[in-house]
Amino acid sequence: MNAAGPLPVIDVAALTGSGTGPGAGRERAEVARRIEAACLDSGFFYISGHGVPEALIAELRDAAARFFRLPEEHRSRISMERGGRAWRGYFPVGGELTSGRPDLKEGVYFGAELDADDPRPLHGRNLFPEEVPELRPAVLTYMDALTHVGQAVMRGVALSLGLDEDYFAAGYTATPTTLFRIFHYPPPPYAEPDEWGVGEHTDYGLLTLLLQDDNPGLQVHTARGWIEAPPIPGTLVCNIGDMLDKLTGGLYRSTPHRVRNCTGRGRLSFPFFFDPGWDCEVPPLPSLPAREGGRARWDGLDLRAFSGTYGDYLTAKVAKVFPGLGGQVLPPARGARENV
Ligand SMILES: O=C(O)CCC(=O)C(=O)O
Ligand SMILES: [Fe+2]
Repeated sequence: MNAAGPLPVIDVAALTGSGTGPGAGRERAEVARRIEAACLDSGFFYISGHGVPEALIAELRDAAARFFRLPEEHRSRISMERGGRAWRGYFPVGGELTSGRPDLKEGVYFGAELDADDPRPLHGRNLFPEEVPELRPAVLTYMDALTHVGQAVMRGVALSLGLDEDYFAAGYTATPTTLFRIFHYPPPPYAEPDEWGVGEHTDYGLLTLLLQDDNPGLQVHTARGWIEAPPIPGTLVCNIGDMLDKLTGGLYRSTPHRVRNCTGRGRLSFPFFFDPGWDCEVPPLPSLPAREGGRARWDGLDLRAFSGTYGDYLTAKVAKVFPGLGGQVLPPARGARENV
């Protein structure tokens, strides 16, 4: 496996800035061209120029580190069982089964801060730890900032597909589904060679924007084999999810990835998921030519066979990786779930 990782670093400042000066259109087109190349290749790239303040990132990292230093008994005060069908809160090491077996990670799940009685599964109130009061503002401000970054990168994706730059913001991401997680991967030893911090998987939505600490561990399955995606200061890792794969008829692939922390230290990571609106159906874009066949997916799933809303897709996925939560989050059967 490579040590440094050949994934490209794309400066997206032309997409995040107000960008009305002379040459702005040309700069955006150039960034879009680089996004297109990365999406056609591995579906993974780093972004710089994202505009998220360093001070906010430092606050988030410090607050998260403090939370994971709390005794387990205190972390469990915001345990996911208390979040119910909103799917929020803390889960311990082994609590999530990303690819069918327990991951060697613990974490906290957050989403948009909504009313506690929101009727939709995976929507509602976040659980924040009383012991680390600074976590709440850091998480909510960071999620806001990352929502802007997500919209900016999707402007580039739209341009790369020959669409109007606001194509997604005017539809699929007018009210995006946004989820945020903080993971702690304890140091090894791993008991068995096929144990993973996060097992091989693809992400569910449009884009994932991942902040890492200084510790490597993320691995990406490219056409050239598994490669590492080590942390690069000042950047976020961006990868495309199943819904962008589905929208583009498989032109932009959601690429499998996994995590193993071999550093001897705890690793913190902060994935933010920028996804279609809950009620959006996600058929292939009409402007793209229909594609036949294609590569077999890591999980044997044919994304084209899924019809239903993004909410249906996400709910079924969550019920799989958190079997204990399934009964709470799943609405009455709607027939779309078998294809997930
Ligand atoms: O922790 C990481 O580096 C990646 C996490 C991940 O792949 C995910 O949450 O979907
Ligand atoms: Fe992932």
